[in-house]
Amino acid sequence: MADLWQNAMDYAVAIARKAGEVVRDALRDDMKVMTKSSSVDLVTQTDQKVEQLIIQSVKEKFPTHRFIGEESVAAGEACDLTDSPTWIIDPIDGTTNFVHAFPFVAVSIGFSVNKQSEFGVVYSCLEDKMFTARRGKGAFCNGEPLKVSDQEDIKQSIIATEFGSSREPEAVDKIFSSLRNILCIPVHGVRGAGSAAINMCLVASGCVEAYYEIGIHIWDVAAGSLIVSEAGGVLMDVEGGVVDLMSRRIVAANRRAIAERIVKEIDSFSPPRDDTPPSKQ
Ligand SMILES: O=P(O)(O)OC(CO)CO
Ligand SMILES: [Mg+2]
Ligand SMILES: [Mg+2]
Repeated sequence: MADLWQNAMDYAVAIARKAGEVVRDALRDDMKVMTKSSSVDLVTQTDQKVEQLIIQSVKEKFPTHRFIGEESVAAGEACDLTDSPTWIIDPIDGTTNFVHAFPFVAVSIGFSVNKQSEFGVVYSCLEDKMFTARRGKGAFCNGEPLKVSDQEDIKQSIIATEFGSSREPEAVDKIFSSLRNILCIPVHGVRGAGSAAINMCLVASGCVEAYYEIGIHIWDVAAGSLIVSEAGGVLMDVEGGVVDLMSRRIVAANRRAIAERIVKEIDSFSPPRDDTPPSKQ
């Protein structure tokens, strides 16, 4: 049977590649850096330009499809996931890296229908790595199949996480408390690429056993989540339930036992949900 969404996925890959070129070119220019939710939540004109480029190109080809885009939501659009085909876009995941030319910067495009993820595309544009996953058909990097690590022992593992963009002392204390607990399991190491999407692709590639974070948004992880699960990994909420991409909390791991062990060590909290409008937070 023909794959209903393969066409859209091929289109997403082509647009992500084009967007990656724009990102790479912009690295050579002077950047105007602006801020959003805090003084360390950065955005540039390139984030906005790339998001518009992606949305405009998709609209031309798929006029009835809907969008959740990081910079459109920042500009006041609703973050609504309905049953309609929806493109979930992070034009630059790793804007802080981009601003500093730290070489992990991704274009992330997720795609959901009936609230189920159909494909995910993460283009790590400075590494020129195209990560893709189609539901039920596996995950790939530059066309090569991906598989999560087969490590069973968390003490022989590397765990990825980030410090986030909140500098509220209570949030920072919780992040450090979780980090301390995880480090002292002990694990081999803790790493962070500075991009949620790339951290998830590192789980899918088997380079790190797990990634967890509180404070990310649906556009950071929509594509990466499918890439992890199609590479054989598991997703979980930081308190152990079913992951909810609007909740801004995620654990992605190579296996359930490692995800569950991480959950035990996380000092959890609940940031305002992505689907709660700012007026109701
Ligand atoms: O650079 P961005 O898109 O703000 O994303 C951050 C997390 O919110 C890195 O993953
Ligand atoms: Mg992001
Ligand atoms: Mg972004």
